[in-house]
Amino acid sequence: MVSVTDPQNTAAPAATVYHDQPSANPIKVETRSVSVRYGDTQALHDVSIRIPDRGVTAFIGPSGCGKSTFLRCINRMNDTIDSARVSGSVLIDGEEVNSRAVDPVVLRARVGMVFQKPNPFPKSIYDNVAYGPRIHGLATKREDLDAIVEASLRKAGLWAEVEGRLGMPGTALSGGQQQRLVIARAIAVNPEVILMDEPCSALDPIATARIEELIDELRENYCLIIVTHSMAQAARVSQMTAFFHLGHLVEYGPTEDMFTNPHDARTQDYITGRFG
Ligand SMILES: Nc1ncnc2c1ncn2[C@@H]1O[C@H](COP(=O)(O)OP(=O)(O)OP(=O)(O)O)[C@@H](O)[C@H]1O
Repeated sequence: MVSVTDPQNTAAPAATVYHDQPSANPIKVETRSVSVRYGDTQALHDVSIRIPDRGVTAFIGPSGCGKSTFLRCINRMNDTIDSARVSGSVLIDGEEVNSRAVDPVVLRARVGMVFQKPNPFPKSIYDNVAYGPRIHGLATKREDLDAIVEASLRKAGLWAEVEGRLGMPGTALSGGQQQRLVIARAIAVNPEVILMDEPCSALDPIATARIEELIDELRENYCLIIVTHSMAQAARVSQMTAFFHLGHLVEYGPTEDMFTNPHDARTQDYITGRFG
């Protein structure tokens, strides 16, 4: 038991509560005291977490609590924001991603990202998926590239819907199909971690259900981290949940435990809808 929070004290940013039931899977992503500033504003304070491989970890918390900022630390997307300053350590398989030796382009292939709004390139379905393997030199022959495109679309659950019309623009697909195309594009470069920032927020309930099924299938082979505003979605798709509040990681543990037995009053208030 490592609860170090006074549950009565909802104001002071206390140390994170880590539930004492770790996942059976090995740790894939670990952060140590990660803080982020945008200019003079501190958006994240000393976030330390250990995220297991082959499973889904959900980041939840009220708007502006730093979930997306933290997600972007994992593949160095904050490097693209001029005012952002990141400190602390982010390790993938024990390797520091903030090291100068790490090429962010290679890192972002290892750690793919799916955004709120589907963002296919203005290219054909085929070229959307083939783009990454081409720039990373993963296929030398056309048939190898064809095989990667097909396998990626199959893994993303889109193949049956697009087979025979791969030359069609990706942007002509429905929103849910576009989101699966973007997931296929991420899968095509053999990622180890897939970050999803509210991947269903622009989708209707049917397309959302399809993406949630896909997330459930992908967890067998990848470390998935999903930011969501929907607690129902976090409960449905994730095995681990991290609750953030005002830039602090408040509580982290197995999803079922977090939802049935939160240790911190702020987590309790959020999951029971008292704020957020
Ligand atoms: N590019 C940026 N420049 C300046 N401040 C930023 C930037 N991005 C985020 N912030 C600030 O950092 C804080 C955390 O924002 P972030 O988007 O990470 O929160 P979030 O929990 O993902 O929010 P939401 O659920 O609304 O998407 C907020 O105060 C936000 O205004």
